[in-house]
Amino acid sequence: MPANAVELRNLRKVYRGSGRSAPKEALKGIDLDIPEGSIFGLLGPNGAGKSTTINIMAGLVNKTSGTVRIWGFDQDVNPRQSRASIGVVPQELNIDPFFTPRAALEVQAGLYGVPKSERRTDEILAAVGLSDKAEAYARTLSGGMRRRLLIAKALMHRPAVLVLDEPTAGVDIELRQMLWRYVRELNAQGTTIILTTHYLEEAQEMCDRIGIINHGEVVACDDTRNLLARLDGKTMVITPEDPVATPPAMPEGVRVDIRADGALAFNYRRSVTPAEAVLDAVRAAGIRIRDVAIEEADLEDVFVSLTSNAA
Ligand SMILES: Nc1ncnc2c1ncn2[C@@H]1O[C@H](COP(=O)(O)OP(=O)(O)OP(=O)(O)O)[C@@H](O)[C@H]1O
Repeated sequence: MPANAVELRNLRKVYRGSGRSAPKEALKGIDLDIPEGSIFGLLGPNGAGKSTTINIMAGLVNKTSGTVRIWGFDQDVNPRQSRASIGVVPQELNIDPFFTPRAALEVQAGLYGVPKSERRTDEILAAVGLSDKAEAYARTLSGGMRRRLLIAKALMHRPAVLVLDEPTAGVDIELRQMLWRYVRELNAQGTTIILTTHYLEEAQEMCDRIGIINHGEVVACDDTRNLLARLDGKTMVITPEDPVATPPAMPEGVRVDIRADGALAFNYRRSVTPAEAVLDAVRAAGIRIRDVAIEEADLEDVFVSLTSNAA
């Protein structure tokens, strides 16, 4: 088993311009290692190059240069094995309206050359909760059911790596939870999961490692925990015994806001200002403290700080 399920080296993609539009350099030399067995989040603002990266990995878009290795198979040397090692659940809910879910899965298995005796159609239908819809026409399926059918399709050839592109966009909470339960189960059984999501909270909760791309470049790639620890900013929230009308004087670099509920929020850099200094200043202002809480930085903060610089 390879240590990395996916390895990208100096991956570049230039979309050729058409008509009057100029060529677009969508990927500017991406290096990425996605460890085997991980749930890896690929994040980035709109147009950063996530879909391009995923589509190149899946063999759906041709790279301009660089190396792509899926499950140890170099895409240029072993294209068939490389493709067979990855399954992609696309963003769009495109399914053939005239196929039943069972037929759609059988067609998919056929495309990947999975012999009839090795197909797990019923098992996969059950896993995504579509057993009772196996013979229904796809056009009668709800959006959530279509999403599940797309996941089922991507699983038919038992890929070692499963990519979910924005899998929960527009999906209700119940289905989202069901999807994540299933994704975790697949992961526990050994499937490496790559997901893109706009919901940073979701990435924070689901992914053990996260790569952030911006303007076609990797700007961070680390364990989720380390990524969060990188941010220096902290917010201390103090609930005073009595209402406070004007913010107390603070050491330099500490920002104070009075929140709508009367709590005082102190924003400071922990590398510069010790929490004790904030507390001392509050006491010195004669404010009696009823409660203190610390708000840690979340992925949203990391994301903003890494992707907010202009092009
Ligand atoms: N077929 C194409 N032809 C020309 N340019 C393209 C093509 N596909 C994507 N691009 C451009 O390449 C860049 C990266 O696009 P990509 O779709 O990979 O970004 P993304 O991170 O997936 O964005 P989103 O979150 O909006 O899906 C964008 O500037 C986009 O306009």
